[in-house]
Amino acid sequence: MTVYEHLLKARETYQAGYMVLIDPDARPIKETAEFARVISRAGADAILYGGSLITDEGFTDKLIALHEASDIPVILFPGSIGQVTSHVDAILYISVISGRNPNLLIGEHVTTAIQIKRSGVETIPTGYMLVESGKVTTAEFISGTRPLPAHKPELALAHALAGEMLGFKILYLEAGSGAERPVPNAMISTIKKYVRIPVITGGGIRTPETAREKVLAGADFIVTGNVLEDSNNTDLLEAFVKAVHGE
Ligand SMILES: CC(C)=CCC/C(C)=C/CC/C(C)=C/CC/C(C)=C/COP(=O)(O)OP(=O)(O)O
Ligand SMILES: O=P(O)(O)OC[C@@H](O)CO
Ligand SMILES: [Mg+2]
Repeated sequence: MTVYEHLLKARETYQAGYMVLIDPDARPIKETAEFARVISRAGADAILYGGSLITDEGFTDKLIALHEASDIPVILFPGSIGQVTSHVDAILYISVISGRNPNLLIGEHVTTAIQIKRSGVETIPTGYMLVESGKVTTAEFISGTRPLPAHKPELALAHALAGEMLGFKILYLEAGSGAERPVPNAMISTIKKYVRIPVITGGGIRTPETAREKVLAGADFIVTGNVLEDSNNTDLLEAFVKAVHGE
């Protein structure tokens, strides 16, 4: 089964799937591996690994260790092409379709396409849409793009439809890591009314209740990052799994 099929299966089995983003800079190697073990045992559906800005030299060593420790797929969520690696089960092959930066729409992909093809790693074509969420986020600043206005669901819908028509297999509605406000429910529900490909949303989701709201608005996958970064809070992880899966 491909990782994409695994995600679709999670989506069929539950109301929505739950993924946890591991920041490559957040913990030392042993703790990173232990965190991956805790995440997979809590019942999450996949682990995302990556960041907008990496400052730690242990990027690959940590990835190898956490991959070994995890029973669920590990998916690269690259903040830059320097993070492209074959030590993952799949790569979110992101094109930043909310922006007009040609490098993040197609340029970086051309640069890495042959390397990725040779490695044989699965790619999941992902239409990545940054949404305005209060303060400027790292992803917004680093990508050098303007996010979609949060109060314009129809503008977001036009981007989502264009992404679907271009053949992306999944959309990522991103408020940005640590966002003040997550992607609005109205934007998610408007997109889900017309778009058939699955929708991931993340950024600024700090409670299981908020995650649940996004699922009820129609999100197919929920991502959390920062809220679990400070401790291996198994209770909170399990509460997120429950709220997202709808059990
Ligand atoms: C698929 C390939 C090869 C390239 C695609 C083109 C690229 C690199 C797009 C990157 C777009 C981008 C900025 C994505 C964000 C990635 C990410 C993992 C963000 C996670 O959060 P951080 O912004 O690191 O949050 P913190 O500041 O909380 O650490
Ligand atoms: O760290 P948080 O705010 O949970 O965001 C996670 C993810 O959507 C960032 O790409
Ligand atoms: Mg980071």
